[in-house]
Amino acid sequence: MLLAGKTVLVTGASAGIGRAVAIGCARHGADVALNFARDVAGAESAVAEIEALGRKGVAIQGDVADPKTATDFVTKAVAALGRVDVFVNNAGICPFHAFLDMPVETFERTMQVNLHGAYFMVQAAANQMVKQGDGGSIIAMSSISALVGGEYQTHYTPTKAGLHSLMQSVAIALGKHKIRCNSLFPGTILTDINKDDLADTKKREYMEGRIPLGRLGQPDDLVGPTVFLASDLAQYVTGASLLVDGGAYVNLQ
Ligand SMILES: NC(=O)C1=CN([C@@H]2O[C@H](COP(=O)(O)OP(=O)(O)OC[C@H]3O[C@@H](n4cnc5c(N)ncnc54)[C@H](O)[C@@H]3O)[C@@H](O)[C@H]2O)C=CC1
Ligand SMILES: C[C@H](O)[C@@H]1OC(=O)[C@H](O)[C@@H]1O
Repeated sequence: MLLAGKTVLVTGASAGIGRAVAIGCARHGADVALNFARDVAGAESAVAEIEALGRKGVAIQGDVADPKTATDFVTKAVAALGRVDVFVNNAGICPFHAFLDMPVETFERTMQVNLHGAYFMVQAAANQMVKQGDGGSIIAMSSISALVGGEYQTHYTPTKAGLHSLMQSVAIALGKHKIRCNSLFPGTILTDINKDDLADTKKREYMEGRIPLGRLGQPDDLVGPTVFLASDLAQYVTGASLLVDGGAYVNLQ
Protein backbone atom coordinates (compact mmCIF):
# COMPACT_ATOMS: atom_id res chain seq x y z
CA MET A 1 0.00 0.00 0.00
CA LEU A 2 2.40 2.68 -1.25
CA LEU A 3 -0.21 5.45 -1.10
CA ALA A 4 -1.98 4.60 2.17
CA GLY A 5 -3.26 7.76 3.86
CA LYS A 6 -2.69 9.92 0.78
CA THR A 7 -5.25 11.89 -1.22
CA VAL A 8 -4.74 11.98 -4.99
CA LEU A 9 -6.37 14.36 -7.48
CA VAL A 10 -6.47 13.41 -11.18
CA THR A 11 -7.74 15.54 -14.08
CA GLY A 12 -9.51 14.02 -17.08
CA ALA A 13 -10.14 10.84 -15.13
CA SER A 14 -13.43 9.48 -16.51
CA ALA A 15 -11.64 7.45 -19.22
CA GLY A 16 -8.29 6.29 -20.56
CA ILE A 17 -5.03 6.84 -18.70
CA GLY A 18 -6.56 9.19 -16.10
CA ARG A 19 -9.20 6.67 -15.13
CA ALA A 20 -6.65 3.82 -14.89
CA VAL A 21 -4.35 5.98 -12.77
CA ALA A 22 -7.18 7.12 -10.46
CA ILE A 23 -8.33 3.56 -9.82
CA GLY A 24 -4.73 2.32 -9.62
CA CYS A 25 -3.91 4.88 -6.92
CA ALA A 26 -6.95 3.71 -4.95
CA ARG A 27 -5.69 0.13 -5.30
CA HIS A 28 -2.50 1.34 -3.65
CA GLY A 29 -4.43 2.85 -0.72
CA ALA A 30 -5.27 6.43 -1.77
CA ASP A 31 -8.54 8.35 -1.62
CA VAL A 32 -9.11 9.95 -5.03
CA ALA A 33 -10.83 13.02 -6.48
CA LEU A 34 -11.49 12.94 -10.23
CA ASN A 35 -11.97 15.89 -12.51
CA PHE A 36 -14.00 15.11 -15.63
CA ALA A 37 -15.33 17.20 -18.52
CA ARG A 38 -18.62 15.68 -19.73
CA ASP A 39 -18.75 11.90 -19.23
CA VAL A 40 -20.89 11.64 -16.09
CA ALA A 41 -21.42 7.88 -16.44
CA GLY A 42 -17.66 7.27 -16.84
CA ALA A 43 -16.83 9.41 -13.82
CA GLU A 44 -19.51 7.77 -11.66
CA SER A 45 -18.38 4.26 -12.57
CA ALA A 46 -14.76 5.18 -11.77
CA VAL A 47 -15.88 6.44 -8.33
CA ALA A 48 -17.83 3.20 -7.84
CA GLU A 49 -14.67 1.17 -8.59
CA ILE A 50 -12.67 3.29 -6.14
CA GLU A 51 -15.29 2.79 -3.42
CA ALA A 52 -15.39 -0.96 -4.12
CA LEU A 53 -11.69 -0.95 -3.21
CA GLY A 54 -12.62 0.48 0.21
CA ARG A 55 -11.34 3.99 -0.57
CA LYS A 56 -13.14 7.33 -0.81
CA GLY A 57 -13.81 8.73 -4.28
CA VAL A 58 -15.41 11.90 -5.57
CA ALA A 59 -16.05 13.14 -9.12
CA ILE A 60 -16.07 16.87 -9.84
CA GLN A 61 -17.11 18.21 -13.24
CA GLY A 62 -15.21 21.01 -14.99
CA ASP A 63 -13.51 22.06 -18.21
CA VAL A 64 -9.80 22.45 -17.43
CA ALA A 65 -9.49 25.07 -20.19
CA ASP A 66 -11.32 27.48 -17.89
CA PRO A 67 -8.84 28.75 -15.25
CA LYS A 68 -11.66 28.90 -12.67
CA THR A 69 -12.04 25.11 -12.88
CA ALA A 70 -8.68 24.73 -11.15
CA THR A 71 -9.59 26.42 -7.85
CA ASP A 72 -13.08 24.91 -8.01
CA PHE A 73 -11.64 21.36 -8.36
CA VAL A 74 -9.14 21.76 -5.54
CA THR A 75 -11.66 23.46 -3.22
CA LYS A 76 -14.30 20.77 -3.77
CA ALA A 77 -11.77 17.94 -3.51
CA VAL A 78 -10.50 19.29 -0.18
CA ALA A 79 -14.09 19.72 1.07
CA ALA A 80 -14.79 16.06 0.23
CA LEU A 81 -11.47 14.39 1.10
CA GLY A 82 -9.67 16.82 3.43
CA ARG A 83 -6.37 17.49 1.66
CA VAL A 84 -4.21 17.14 -1.46
CA ASP A 85 -1.04 15.02 -1.33
CA VAL A 86 -0.67 14.15 -4.99
CA PHE A 87 -1.86 15.99 -8.09
CA VAL A 88 -1.85 14.27 -11.49
CA ASN A 89 -2.34 16.62 -14.45
CA ASN A 90 -3.68 14.22 -17.04
CA ALA A 91 -6.48 15.86 -19.06
CA GLY A 92 -5.52 16.36 -22.67
CA ILE A 93 -6.66 16.37 -26.28
CA CYS A 94 -4.94 15.59 -29.58
CA PRO A 95 -7.16 16.44 -32.56
CA PHE A 96 -4.86 15.21 -35.35
CA HIS A 97 -4.59 17.80 -38.13
CA ALA A 98 -2.14 18.87 -40.86
CA PHE A 99 0.09 21.90 -40.22
CA LEU A 100 -0.44 24.12 -43.27
CA ASP A 101 -4.17 24.53 -42.75
CA MET A 102 -4.39 24.14 -38.97
CA PRO A 103 -7.58 25.91 -37.85
CA VAL A 104 -6.90 28.66 -35.31
CA GLU A 105 -9.62 27.25 -33.02
CA THR A 106 -8.02 23.76 -33.01
CA PHE A 107 -4.61 25.23 -32.17
CA GLU A 108 -5.99 27.47 -29.43
CA ARG A 109 -8.20 24.83 -27.83
CA THR A 110 -5.30 22.34 -27.71
CA MET A 111 -3.10 24.94 -26.01
CA GLN A 112 -5.84 25.91 -23.57
CA VAL A 113 -6.71 22.37 -22.50
CA ASN A 114 -3.25 20.81 -22.48
CA LEU A 115 -1.02 23.66 -21.31
CA HIS A 116 -2.91 26.70 -19.99
CA GLY A 117 -5.31 24.44 -18.08
CA ALA A 118 -2.36 22.51 -16.63
CA TYR A 119 -0.68 25.71 -15.48
CA PHE A 120 -3.64 26.84 -13.40
CA MET A 121 -4.43 23.35 -12.12
CA VAL A 122 -0.86 22.86 -10.94
CA GLN A 123 -0.88 26.33 -9.37
CA ALA A 124 -4.13 25.60 -7.45
CA ALA A 125 -2.89 22.20 -6.24
CA ALA A 126 0.47 23.66 -5.22
CA ASN A 127 -1.16 26.47 -3.22
CA GLN A 128 -3.17 23.87 -1.28
CA MET A 129 -0.03 21.77 -0.64
CA VAL A 130 1.88 24.86 0.56
CA LYS A 131 -1.02 25.70 2.90
CA GLN A 132 -0.92 22.15 4.34
CA GLY A 133 2.81 22.58 4.95
CA ASP A 134 4.03 19.01 4.54
CA GLY A 135 4.99 18.72 0.88
CA GLY A 136 3.44 16.75 -1.95
CA SER A 137 3.92 15.29 -5.39
CA ILE A 138 2.82 16.79 -8.72
CA ILE A 139 2.90 14.61 -11.82
CA ALA A 140 2.28 15.79 -15.39
CA MET A 141 1.11 13.34 -18.06
CA SER A 142 3.44 14.77 -20.69
CA SER A 143 4.46 12.48 -23.56
CA ILE A 144 7.20 10.95 -25.67
CA SER A 145 5.94 13.81 -27.88
CA ALA A 146 7.84 16.22 -25.64
CA LEU A 147 10.96 14.75 -27.26
CA VAL A 148 9.90 13.98 -30.84
CA GLY A 149 7.60 15.49 -33.46
CA GLY A 150 4.45 14.35 -35.23
CA GLU A 151 3.33 15.48 -38.70
CA TYR A 152 -0.29 15.87 -37.58
CA GLN A 153 0.57 16.98 -34.03
CA THR A 154 2.25 20.37 -34.58
CA HIS A 155 -0.19 21.99 -32.17
CA TYR A 156 0.03 19.11 -29.65
CA THR A 157 3.73 18.30 -29.28
CA PRO A 158 4.59 21.84 -28.06
CA THR A 159 2.01 21.45 -25.28
CA LYS A 160 3.71 18.26 -24.12
CA ALA A 161 7.18 19.84 -24.23
CA GLY A 162 5.67 22.82 -22.42
CA LEU A 163 4.19 20.62 -19.71
CA HIS A 164 7.58 19.05 -19.05
CA SER A 165 9.19 22.49 -18.97
CA LEU A 166 6.52 23.59 -16.49
CA MET A 167 7.40 20.64 -14.24
CA GLN A 168 11.09 21.57 -14.38
CA SER A 169 10.41 25.18 -13.39
CA VAL A 170 7.89 24.42 -10.66
CA ALA A 171 10.24 21.76 -9.29
CA ILE A 172 12.56 24.68 -8.56
CA ALA A 173 9.83 27.05 -7.34
CA LEU A 174 8.28 24.45 -5.03
CA GLY A 175 11.33 22.53 -3.79
CA LYS A 176 11.53 24.72 -0.69
CA HIS A 177 8.00 23.51 0.16
CA LYS A 178 9.04 19.84 -0.26
CA ILE A 179 6.74 19.54 -3.27
CA ARG A 180 8.20 17.25 -5.94
CA CYS A 181 7.27 17.84 -9.61
CA ASN A 182 7.88 15.28 -12.34
CA SER A 183 6.71 14.29 -15.82
CA LEU A 184 5.67 10.97 -17.29
CA PHE A 185 6.33 10.46 -21.01
CA PRO A 186 3.90 7.79 -22.26
CA GLY A 187 4.53 6.37 -25.73
CA THR A 188 1.52 5.18 -27.73
CA ILE A 189 -1.17 3.99 -25.34
CA LEU A 190 -4.44 2.56 -26.69
CA THR A 191 -7.19 5.00 -25.68
CA ASP A 192 -9.92 7.13 -27.27
CA ILE A 193 -7.37 9.87 -28.05
CA ASN A 194 -5.82 7.80 -30.86
CA LYS A 195 -8.64 5.38 -31.75
CA ASP A 196 -9.29 7.01 -35.15
CA ASP A 197 -5.60 7.49 -35.94
CA LEU A 198 -4.78 3.84 -35.17
CA ALA A 199 -7.82 2.57 -37.09
CA ASP A 200 -5.46 2.90 -40.08
CA THR A 201 -3.96 -0.62 -40.07
CA LYS A 202 -0.73 0.46 -41.78
CA LYS A 203 -0.11 3.17 -39.20
CA ARG A 204 -0.91 0.85 -36.30
CA GLU A 205 1.42 -1.87 -37.59
CA TYR A 206 4.17 0.71 -38.11
CA MET A 207 3.77 2.00 -34.54
CA GLU A 208 3.73 -1.55 -33.12
CA GLY A 209 6.84 -2.41 -35.14
CA ARG A 210 8.78 0.42 -33.51
CA ILE A 211 8.30 -0.94 -30.00
CA PRO A 212 11.01 -3.26 -28.63
CA LEU A 213 8.59 -4.70 -26.06
CA GLY A 214 6.37 -5.74 -28.98
CA ARG A 215 3.03 -4.13 -28.16
CA LEU A 216 1.27 -0.80 -27.88
CA GLY A 217 0.64 0.43 -24.35
CA GLN A 218 -2.47 0.02 -22.19
CA PRO A 219 -3.71 2.66 -19.71
CA ASP A 220 -2.74 0.37 -16.80
CA ASP A 221 0.91 0.59 -17.93
CA LEU A 222 0.93 4.11 -16.46
CA VAL A 223 -0.23 3.05 -12.99
CA GLY A 224 3.08 1.77 -11.62
CA PRO A 225 5.14 4.78 -12.78
CA THR A 226 2.51 7.18 -11.39
CA VAL A 227 2.30 5.39 -8.04
CA PHE A 228 6.10 5.40 -7.80
CA LEU A 229 6.37 9.16 -8.41
CA ALA A 230 3.43 9.80 -6.06
CA SER A 231 4.90 7.70 -3.26
CA ASP A 232 7.63 8.27 -0.73
CA LEU A 233 9.79 5.79 -2.68
CA ALA A 234 10.46 8.80 -4.97
CA GLN A 235 11.27 11.15 -2.07
CA TYR A 236 14.46 12.49 -3.76
CA VAL A 237 13.05 12.59 -7.32
CA THR A 238 12.03 15.99 -8.65
CA GLY A 239 12.32 17.78 -12.00
CA ALA A 240 12.65 14.37 -13.64
CA SER A 241 10.91 12.60 -16.49
CA LEU A 242 10.23 8.93 -17.11
CA LEU A 243 9.54 7.40 -20.53
CA VAL A 244 6.79 4.74 -20.43
CA ASP A 245 6.88 3.71 -24.08
CA GLY A 246 7.96 0.07 -24.35
CA GLY A 247 11.30 1.35 -25.66
CA ALA A 248 9.90 3.15 -28.74
CA TYR A 249 11.98 6.30 -28.26
CA VAL A 250 15.37 4.60 -28.38
CA ASN A 251 14.49 2.40 -31.36
CA LEU A 252 16.10 4.22 -34.29
CA GLN A 253 17.18 1.10 -36.23
N1 LIG B 1 -2.82 7.70 -25.41
C1 LIG B 1 -1.56 8.04 -25.72
O1 LIG B 1 -0.93 7.43 -26.61
C2 LIG B 1 -0.88 9.12 -24.98
C3 LIG B 1 -1.55 10.00 -24.17
N2 LIG B 1 -0.85 10.99 -23.51
C4 LIG B 1 -1.56 11.94 -22.66
O2 LIG B 1 -2.27 11.26 -21.66
C5 LIG B 1 -3.37 12.05 -21.25
C6 LIG B 1 -4.61 11.20 -21.22
O3 LIG B 1 -4.95 10.83 -22.55
P1 LIG B 1 -5.63 9.43 -22.92
O4 LIG B 1 -6.09 8.73 -21.72
O5 LIG B 1 -4.74 8.75 -23.85
O6 LIG B 1 -6.87 9.94 -23.79
P2 LIG B 1 -8.43 9.95 -23.49
O7 LIG B 1 -9.04 10.72 -24.59
O8 LIG B 1 -8.91 8.57 -23.21
O9 LIG B 1 -8.50 10.74 -22.12
C7 LIG B 1 -8.37 12.13 -22.04
C8 LIG B 1 -9.19 12.58 -20.89
O10 LIG B 1 -9.10 14.00 -20.77
C9 LIG B 1 -10.40 14.50 -20.63
N3 LIG B 1 -10.49 15.86 -21.11
C10 LIG B 1 -10.31 16.33 -22.36
N4 LIG B 1 -10.54 17.64 -22.43
C11 LIG B 1 -10.86 18.02 -21.16
C12 LIG B 1 -11.20 19.27 -20.59
N5 LIG B 1 -11.27 20.36 -21.32
N6 LIG B 1 -11.47 19.29 -19.25
C13 LIG B 1 -11.42 18.17 -18.51
N7 LIG B 1 -11.10 16.97 -19.01
C14 LIG B 1 -10.82 16.90 -20.32
C15 LIG B 1 -11.26 13.57 -21.46
O11 LIG B 1 -12.63 13.70 -21.12
C16 LIG B 1 -10.67 12.24 -21.10
O12 LIG B 1 -11.20 11.74 -19.91
C17 LIG B 1 -3.45 13.22 -22.24
O13 LIG B 1 -2.88 14.36 -21.64
C18 LIG B 1 -2.60 12.75 -23.40
O14 LIG B 1 -2.01 13.82 -24.09
C19 LIG B 1 0.49 11.11 -23.60
C20 LIG B 1 1.18 10.26 -24.39
C21 LIG B 1 0.57 9.20 -25.14
C1 LIG C 1 -2.44 10.66 -29.36
C2 LIG C 1 -1.22 9.98 -29.87
O1 LIG C 1 -1.48 8.68 -30.29
C3 LIG C 1 -0.20 9.85 -28.81
O2 LIG C 1 -0.12 11.03 -28.08
C4 LIG C 1 1.10 11.13 -27.65
O3 LIG C 1 1.45 12.00 -26.88
C5 LIG C 1 1.98 10.09 -28.23
O4 LIG C 1 3.13 10.61 -28.73
C6 LIG C 1 1.16 9.49 -29.30
O5 LIG C 1 1.44 10.15 -30.52
